[in-house]
Amino acid sequence: MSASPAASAQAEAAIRLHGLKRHFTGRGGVATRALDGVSLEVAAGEIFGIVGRSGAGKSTLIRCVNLLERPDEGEVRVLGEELMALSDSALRERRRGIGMVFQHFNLLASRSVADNVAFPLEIAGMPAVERGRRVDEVLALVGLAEKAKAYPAQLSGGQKQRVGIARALAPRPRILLCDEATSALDPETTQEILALIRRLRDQLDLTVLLITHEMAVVKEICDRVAVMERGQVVEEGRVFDVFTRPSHPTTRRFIADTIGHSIPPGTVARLPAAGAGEERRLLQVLFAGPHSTRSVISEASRRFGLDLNIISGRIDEIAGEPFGLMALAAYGAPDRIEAALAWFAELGLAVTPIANDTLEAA
Ligand SMILES: Nc1ncnc2c1ncn2[C@@H]1O[C@H](COP(=O)(O)OP(=O)(O)OP(=O)(O)O)[C@@H](O)[C@H]1O
Repeated sequence: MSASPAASAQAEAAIRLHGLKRHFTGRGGVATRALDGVSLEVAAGEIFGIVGRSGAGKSTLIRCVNLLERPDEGEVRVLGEELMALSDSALRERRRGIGMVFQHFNLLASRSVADNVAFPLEIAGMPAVERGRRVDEVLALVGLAEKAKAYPAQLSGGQKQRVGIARALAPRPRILLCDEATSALDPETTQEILALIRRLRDQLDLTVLLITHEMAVVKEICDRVAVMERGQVVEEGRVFDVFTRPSHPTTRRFIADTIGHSIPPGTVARLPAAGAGEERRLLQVLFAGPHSTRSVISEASRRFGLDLNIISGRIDEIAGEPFGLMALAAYGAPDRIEAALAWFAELGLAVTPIANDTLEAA
């Protein structure tokens, strides 16, 4: 039985993208499918990450949410309203409910911090006194009250991004879009800005959609994630599930880069070499919850006639949920190792090769 209209309106996603397509024709008439049928739903109050390599289509996608980019096809519903159907003036009005934060901050160098934050309010025609009050309020919210009179050139990267966030929040949006908001920042400042975004989400009940090429950002802050490749979403789910049970090779690579197991080169040097007709493979096993990994490993050893040595193990955490990470050295005939890998995958265990560069970097 379908839900009543009232119930489905209540349950409607804050952002609902359906069947988005956007292509660009480059020089020489070569067409790029930047978006090739993307559908996504972001629930109200959620922090949703879109991750993908350069050129995957992330920027095009996030710009479709406020129609800075118009899709060739598809639906863009924000807060229950189809934006593609709106007139230009109605769209301008709705955009005030969608704040945006940029990688390079996009601050006006000739304006003070306060005047940068006031900018969208001026455009919206807010009277000066009310504007001043609102600017003070949002600067306090991002911890920059004392910098109101400073100019962008006098600020650190992290402070500039705080101004960018304050400006985005000044018109009291319900949705915040973050376009690689921490990519220009050092790791420590990245942590601070991500913590700020999470706090603001909680405090202001925001819905946040962010794009990033770093899975570490997703791990740190997102509730759910979509992985994009060549204009398509190839995997989507709760961050914990995607990290612990990735199904697409691209996702596995992203995860391996982020939480990759590093083994000291000396340890690798001390491992026995493979015997005749055998191969030695270093593997990372990722497991969630109370999985009895040890018994799975001894079972794999028996079934496939492999020698599986546990080199190291550790526990990590995503949004407070623990997961285990183990490094194994597998010895055996190549086809038997492959069969064991397929069996691990069937069991839902994420097993990935440990790359040589990880070992060298250790
Ligand atoms: N205005 C444009 N004109 C022509 N091609 C474009 C345009 N915008 C994007 N593209 C192409 O569309 C594809 C997706 O680009 P997009 O910027 O959305 O990817 P991305 O995942 O955000 O990558 P990056 O992180 O490098 O920005 C790329 O091949 C890009 O070259």
